[in-house]
This record gives sequence, C-alpha cells and structure tokens, in this order.
Amino acid sequence: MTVAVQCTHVSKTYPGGVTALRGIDLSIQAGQIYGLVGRNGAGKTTLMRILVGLVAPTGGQASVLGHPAGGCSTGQLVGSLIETPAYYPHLSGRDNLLLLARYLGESAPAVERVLETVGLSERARSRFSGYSLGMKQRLGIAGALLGDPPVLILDEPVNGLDPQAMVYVRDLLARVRDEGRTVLLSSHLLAELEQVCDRVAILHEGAVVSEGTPEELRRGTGSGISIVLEVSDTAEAVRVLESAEGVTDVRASGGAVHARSTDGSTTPVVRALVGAGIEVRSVTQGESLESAYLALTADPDAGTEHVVRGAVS
Ligand SMILES: Nc1ncnc2c1ncn2[C@@H]1O[C@H](COP(=O)(O)OP(=O)(O)OP(=O)(O)O)[C@@H](O)[C@H]1O
Repeated sequence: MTVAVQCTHVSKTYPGGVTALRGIDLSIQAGQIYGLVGRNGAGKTTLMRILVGLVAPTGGQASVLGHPAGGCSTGQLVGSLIETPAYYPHLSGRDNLLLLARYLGESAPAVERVLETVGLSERARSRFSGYSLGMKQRLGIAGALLGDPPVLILDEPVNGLDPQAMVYVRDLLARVRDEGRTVLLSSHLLAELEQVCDRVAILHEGAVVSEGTPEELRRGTGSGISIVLEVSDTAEAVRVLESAEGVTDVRASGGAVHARSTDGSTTPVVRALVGAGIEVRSVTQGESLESAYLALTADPDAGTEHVVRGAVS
C-alpha cells in the first residue's frame, strides 16, 4: 500500500509561544478519505497548513507521497481548500477558475472538467457573490482539483452547509476518492465525518488521542462500554462511582453522569448507585461515535462545573 501522507512526531509552536501540535504521528494510506476531528483550537488547521507548506513545523517530519511537505513538488501533489475559498465575488465561477488555471498552468478544458465534477457547469456563468455557501464550497473544491492532484486537503469543507448541500459534498468526496485520490478533511463535528471517512484521527490539544475506522472508534478505544446515566444526585453519583469496582472514566457532563463499565454490562454501575441510595432515572449505553469522541475530548473543568451545578440544584 502507498502511504500518501506521513507525519512523524510533528510539532508546532507558534512564535508567540502557543503550542498547536505536540508530536503528531499519522500514516494515511493512498486512496482513502481520512478525517481529522477535534474541537476548535485542537490543531487541525495547523497540521493541514504544514502539509501544504504554508507553515513550517518546529519539530518532526511531514511528507506527502514521499516528498517533504512544503518542498517544491508539494504544490503539484496537493490541492487544498484551507478556510474560506478566496475567489473574486464579482467574477463568475468559471472566470475565477480560469484565473486560477492560468496561474497553475492549466487549460480551459481542465476548468470545464472540474466544474463538471463538482456539478457547477450549469451555474458557471453566475457571479461568485450570488452562490450559496454550498456552491462556494463546491467551487473551492473545484479549484483544489484543478491541477489534477493525487491528494486533496480540505479544511472544514462541510462546515455550515445545510443537510442537502452536506450530502452533495460528501458524495462528491466519495467520487473523488473513487477516482484514486487521497482526501484529508477536517471538522469539529465527528458526525459530519463518520459517514464519509475511511479512517478518522481525533485531535485534542495538539495530540492524536484516538485513531481508526469509524467502527473501531465506535467500539471505543478503552475496554468495556460507555454508559450515560440520569440520577437523582449527580455529584453524589460521581463520588460513589469513582470508588466502585469495574467502573472507570467517571465524570459529570450536561447534567448526566458518564462512566465506563469494564465488564461490558451496565450492572456494576447501577448496582453501586442503587446500593448507595441514589435513584437511577435512566441508563443509556452511549456507544455512539459522538459519545466516544466527547469522552476523549472532554474538558475536565467543564465537567467539574456541571458537578457543582448539579450539587446546588
Ligand atoms: N498564526 C498563529 N499564531 C499563533 N497561534 C496560532 C496561529 N494559528 C493558530 N494558532 C493557535 O494554535 C492552536 C491550534 O489552532 P488551529 O487553528 O490549528 O486549530 P483548529 O483545530 O484548526 O481549530 P479551528 O477549528 O478553530 O480552526 C490554537 O490555540 C490557535 O489559537
């Protein structure tokens, strides 16, 4: 298998002292759609900027199809859409792409080809300023495809799109992948990525905290199952579960108690709570990918805040 993107201990500390990436190790196989997911500030854009050569890492190595990221050949290997597509509002979609094509040394037929790929041929004569957000994103992807690159890097390509536009872009990315390209995309919402990505890395505070297929992540990286409970006394339930046998990763969030049961059943959790006189109002096995993601990227301070509120109310 060909490795399209390789990151080895990639770190980045910005001149002001903010450390955005802390030793990222990633290996992305060619021909996959690969997702980077994480909260705002997790480091997704920084990693993508490094891969396209806009930013230099302060540690480690990154390469694209065997070439050092940022080297002179990266431009031919990678098409990118990082943040809002920068097109002239008063020009049509086609004219914007023709300008870009001239810059890239591409031909007019190449513009028609990418317009066709993203489904904008019919609206190619309309001004960019009149495009919907979904159309603007599609034109951005068309621009990224112009040089016929084997690797596409797209930062938040479905952010803010309505469900119909989101489905269109997802299908478009699957087609692009099926043509043999590698697609790396980011989102702060796992739900936006799980349906389209072959693999996903969860970034948290500049580090990869989990990596795998959506199915592997759904099953959870830790042992046992994750459980979400509504109880009569959240703070007391957390205290009881923290010392209960077979129960790990206990925290309060959003007025509920989250925990993992290492034996794969809800029994030890419910037994401990009932034994302590706490009323259990509902028990949910939270094995969705979103819940695994939230557990991995939980803000411990936010959890504490919820416990305090729960105790007061
Ligand atoms: N040019 C810069 N100078 C200084 N700090 C920066 C710069 N760019 C990003 N950062 C900081 O680096 C950290 C990671 O930012 P980054 O944009 O890579 O995260 P992200 O996961 O893409 O977040 P978002 O979804 O909000 O774009 C943040 O703390 C951010 O404030």
